[in-house]
Amino acid sequence: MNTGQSLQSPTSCGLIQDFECGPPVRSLSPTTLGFMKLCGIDVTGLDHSRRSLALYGHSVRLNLFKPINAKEDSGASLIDECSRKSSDLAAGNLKSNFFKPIKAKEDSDSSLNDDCAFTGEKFRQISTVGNSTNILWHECPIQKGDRQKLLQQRGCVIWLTGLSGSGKSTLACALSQSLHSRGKLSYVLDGDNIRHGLNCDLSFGAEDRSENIRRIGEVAKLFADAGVICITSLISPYRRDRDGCRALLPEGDFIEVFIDVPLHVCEARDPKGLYKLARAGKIKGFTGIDDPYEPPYGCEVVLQHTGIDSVSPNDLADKVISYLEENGCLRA
Ligand SMILES: Nc1ncnc2c1ncn2[C@@H]1O[C@H](COP(=O)(O)OS(=O)(=O)O)[C@@H](OP(=O)(O)O)[C@H]1O
Ligand SMILES: Nc1ncnc2c1ncn2[C@@H]1O[C@H](COP(=O)(O)OP(=O)(O)O)[C@@H](O)[C@H]1O
Repeated sequence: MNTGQSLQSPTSCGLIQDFECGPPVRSLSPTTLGFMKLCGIDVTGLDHSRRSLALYGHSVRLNLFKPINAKEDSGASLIDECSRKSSDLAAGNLKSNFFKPIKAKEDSDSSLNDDCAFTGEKFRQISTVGNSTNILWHECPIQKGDRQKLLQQRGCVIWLTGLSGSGKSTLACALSQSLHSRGKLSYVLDGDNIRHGLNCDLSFGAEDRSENIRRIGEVAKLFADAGVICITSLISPYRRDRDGCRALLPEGDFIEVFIDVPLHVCEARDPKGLYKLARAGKIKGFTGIDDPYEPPYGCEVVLQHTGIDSVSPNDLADKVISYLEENGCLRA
C-alpha cells in the first residue's frame, strides 16, 4: 500500500523529498512500516541496519545511516523500527533516544559517502560531536561549489606561520590586497586581532595556543566553505596544531606558508618591543625565547629570508599568488 504521500522536512530539504511512505504517521505499525518506500526502494528487503526511521518532533524524517560503526553512547540507542510499537512511533516518544550516535560528521562532503546506506544518495545523520549529542547536520541546497562558481575562485585557507616579527601580518595584508586587485575575495584572520574578540579568553600557555589555533582553523574552514580565500596569520608554533587544521580541509585546500625568518632577524625588528621584554624575563613563554617554534615539514610554500631584507612584502605575496595560480585556486 502506497499513498504516494511525500514527506518533507519543515525546512524543505531536498534530501528527503523523494521519500514516500504509505499511511500517515499516526497509523504506522511494524507491519505497515514495511511499506515504506525510499526513492522507489522497498525497505522490507533490507537488513535492519539500513532501515532507520527517525521521528523528529512529531514529523517523520528519513535517516539512513550505518549504525554498525556507531560509537556507543549511554544517552542514545539504536531503535530498530520493526521492534518498536506503532504507538511509540506515532506519539513521537522515541525522538530523544532513537539513534545510536555515529561517528562525528566532519564536513558537508564527507558524510555523504561511506556511511550512506544507499550509494549515490544523500542522507542525513544523527551524530555525537564533543559534548553535543543527537545533533543533525543540516544541508543547504546552495553548496561550496555554487559559491565558488559565483566568485570564480576556489575557497581555501592560506595558513601563514612563523615567529613573531617574521612578517606574517604584513604579508597577509599584501596578499589580500593583491587578491583584491585581481577581483578575488579574501579575508584575513590575524592572531592578534582574533585574540581581541573570539579568543580573548585564551592565554599563551601551550593548551590555550592549541585552542586558539583550533578555533581559527574551524573559522577558516567556514570561510573556505563560503568560497573565500582565507588568509590566517598566526605564529601557530606547534606542528600538531597546524596539521590538525590541515586535516579539517579537503586535500589541496590548506596551503601552509612558512615565513622562514631567523630569530635574530625577528628580534632585531622587534616592532612591539616584546622580544626585549621576553629577554628581560618580563614576558614568560615567548615563542622562540622560552617557548618552542616547530617549523613545518614539507609545507606548500617556504619564504626563506635571504640574509638581508631584500624581498619586499609585495614580492613575497607574488610568490604565494604564483602558487595559487599554478594550483588552480584563482579559478572556479
Ligand atoms: N608569549 C608570547 N609568545 C608569542 N607571542 C606573544 C606572546 N605574548 C604576546 N604575544 C603577541 O601575540 C601574538 C601572537 O598571537 P598568536 O595568536 O599568533 O599566537 S599563537 O599562534 O597562539 O602562538 C604575537 O603577534 P605577532 O608578532 O603578530 O606574531 C605577539 O605580538
Ligand atoms: N619582507 C619584509 N622585509 C622587511 N621587513 C618586513 C618585511 N615584512 C614585515 N617587515 C617588518 O617586520 C616587522 C614585523 O612584521 P609583522 O608583519 O608585524 O610580523 P608578524 O605579524 O609576524 O609579527 C614590521 O616592522 C614590518 O614592517
